[in-house]
Formats: sequence, structure tokens, C-alpha cells
Amino acid sequence: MSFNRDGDSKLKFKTSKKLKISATFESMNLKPDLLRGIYFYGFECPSSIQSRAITQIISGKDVIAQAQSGTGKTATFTIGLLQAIDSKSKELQALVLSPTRELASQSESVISNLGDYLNVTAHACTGGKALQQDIKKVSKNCQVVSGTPGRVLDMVKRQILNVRNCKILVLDEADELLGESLGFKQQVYDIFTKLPPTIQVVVVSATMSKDILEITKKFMSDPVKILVKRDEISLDVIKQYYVDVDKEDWKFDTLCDLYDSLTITQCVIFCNTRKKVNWLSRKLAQTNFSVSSMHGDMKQEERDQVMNDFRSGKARVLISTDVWARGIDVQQISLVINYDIPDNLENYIHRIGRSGRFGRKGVAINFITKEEKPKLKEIESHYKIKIKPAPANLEELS
Ligand SMILES: Nc1ncnc2c1ncn2[C@@H]1O[C@H](COP(=O)(O)OP(=O)(O)OP(=O)(O)O)[C@@H](O)[C@H]1O
Repeated sequence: MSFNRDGDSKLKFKTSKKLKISATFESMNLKPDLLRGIYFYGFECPSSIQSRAITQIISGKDVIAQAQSGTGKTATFTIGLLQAIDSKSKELQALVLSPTRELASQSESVISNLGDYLNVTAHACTGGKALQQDIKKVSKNCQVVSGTPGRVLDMVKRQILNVRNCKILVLDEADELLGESLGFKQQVYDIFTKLPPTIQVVVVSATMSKDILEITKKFMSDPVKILVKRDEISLDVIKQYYVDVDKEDWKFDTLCDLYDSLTITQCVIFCNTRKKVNWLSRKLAQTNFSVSSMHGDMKQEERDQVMNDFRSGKARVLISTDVWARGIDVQQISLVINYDIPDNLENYIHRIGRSGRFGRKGVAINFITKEEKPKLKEIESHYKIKIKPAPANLEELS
């Protein structure tokens, strides 16, 4: 009933010394059209990770960039790779890998937007869609690919994706891509072996265990490291609570009591299995509560529809599995509910990080049965945080 520990209490890996901090985007010596793209996108000042990591990426070094969820890691690697793109060459020059299709598409959209004035050509290569569409897109003019490992590897093996001039590889949510649980590790290695030996590697995540850092030694050379201590990973802007539900059966009633607060802005409810997501959505629908749901067993068209509805605000409450835990950026989410406590320590941080984006306020509520109590304690001691009991009047939370 407890989490796997990585034994990283004596962290050997440390943030590199004397890192230059750029207080403004102007001071980063970016291409004028890239700078225009950044301002047009609405960014004024770089975040902490952006002011440290972008110039390191631009210098061509391998970089490990860890920063809390919602603090702008996507723009960090995007600005770095866009600066490296040679606009005269129409060949693939940058490859971004992500663990989910939705995240790969989201990153493609950020790359295309920030690179708009550079006329960058980017494409999302993700599973669940006809390969034919990808072939068409990447065969003529595609400078950046953002994809999931399975689809990208397939395209590289079939020589649809020509990687011979690829200069930079980004592993987003790197600890998930390089961990043992989802089976991406081998695919990522296989892709890596096909890339030019001079490839620059950038790895990014909010969570980075010692084991993962150890693995990066195999394919990164003397990387610049920007790391976050464990007790600083959890964001202060996200208030964390638990509700003692004692028995599993009581979770549903607690959720129904909360429903009005869920719909004030937007909310994500996490369950640990696809089956439970289906069960909970059905049960809420029967009780006349309007909810959407998404998990990895659904058809891609359905997943796309749910994403569109949720991003547009048409759907306000989303029930999902950990397929939604990482990276997805919807600024209006102010509440995350862990209907079940997640199965690993990292995903706790990623799940609650769907709220509290870029300094906004967020609330996370954990439903805890007697059996789940030890897991909550472990989360508290691992991240050195205190998760308080939710106030009796849950309205007070928002
Ligand atoms: N410099 C900036 N100024 C204003 N907003 C920013 C800036 N950088 C990023 N943002 C916004 O902050 C939000 C979160 O950024 P992003 O999704 O890159 O976070 P992240 O660190 O990758 O999070 P996660 O760990 O969840 O993947 C986005 O909506 C993004 O547009």
C-alpha cells in the first residue's frame, strides 16, 4: 500500500553553479521575429525557469530543466529550439517527445504560435490518427515534430521522418518517458540511436528522481542542471486538503455535495482506473450532473472532442485517469479532486498542478478512505508538506 521510493534523500545531483539569469526576453539575444512571437503571445517577462534555462539551451549544451508545474517549461524548450531553427532549411531540425497525444498536440500548438513570425513549420505526430496524414505533413516541409514515442519511432523506422539534420531532442515529462512503468523507455532509446550523434538533448519535468537523473547520464554529456529540491516542488499557490470519507462508498456523496463548487470555474476529477472513470461518469450523469470524461481506452476522435469542449469551457467538470495528470494546460482549472489517491508520488504533484497555472490560485482535495491514509502520509513526508482537513463548509474553499 505504499509508494516506491527512489531513495533520493541524499541528492547527489545539484543545480549547476553560476547560471546566468536573464531578467528579460530582450536580454536573451533572440531572433527579432521570435521575440515578436513571444510578445504577441502575451508574455512580458520570463519566469524563473525561462530566465535560467533558455540561454543554456541556446548555447547548445545538453540541459536538464526541472521546475514546478505550470511555471512555463513548454515555452522554455520552445523558445530554445525555435532560436536554433535555420529558417532556410525545410528539413526536420527539432524533435519533441511527450507521453500523451494531447500533450504532444498542445506543445505543437505552442511551438507554432511562438514561431509564427518565423514561419516555422511544426506538426504533431501522435498515435490514434491515420499515418497518411502525418506522411503528407512531414514529407515536404516540417522543421519541428512534437509527438508520442510510438508514432515517432514508427515514422523514423519507415523512413517517413528524416532525422539526419535534427539538431535538438526534447524529452518533455522526461521522468515519465524514461521510467519503467509505461514502456516508453525502449522506444525513446530506439529513437535516440537513429538521431545524429551530435544531437543536443534537453530533458524537462516538474519531477525528477535520482534514478531518472542517473539514466540521463547514458545519453547526455555534461548537462547543465536546473533542479528543484523536493520540499520546493509543491506550489504554495495550490491549497491542499483532504476529506476523510472513511469508506469508499462515501466518496460519491461527498462529490455530489461539492458539485456546485466544482462548476464555478473548471475542475478535474482523477480516478486511478479507466473502469472507475466510466463508472463515476455514468453515476453522476444518472444523478443529473453534467460531466465529461476521458481515458486512454477511448477513440481518439472522442478524446479530441472532450479536449475541445473542455478547453472552450463548454464542459466544466472532467473525470479522467493519469492520462490527464501531466502537462495539460487549461488556465481556468481552479480545482483538482483526487477521487482516488494516485499510485505514485510524482503523479500527485502533476495532478494537482493542473490547477494553479502560472501563479493562479488552485485548490486540491483528496478523498481519503481509511486504507488510503498511509499513502497521504507518505506524500506529506516525501514533499514535506501539510495537507489539511477540508473545512466543514466546503464552499469556503473557493
Ligand atoms: N513568461 C510567461 N508569461 C506569462 N505566461 C506564461 C509565461 N510562460 C508561460 N506562461 C503560461 O503559463 C502556463 C503554464 O505554462 P506551461 O504549460 O509551459 O507550464 P509547465 O511548466 O510546462 O507545466 P507542467 O509541469 O504542468 O507541464 C501556460 O498557460 C503558459 O502560456
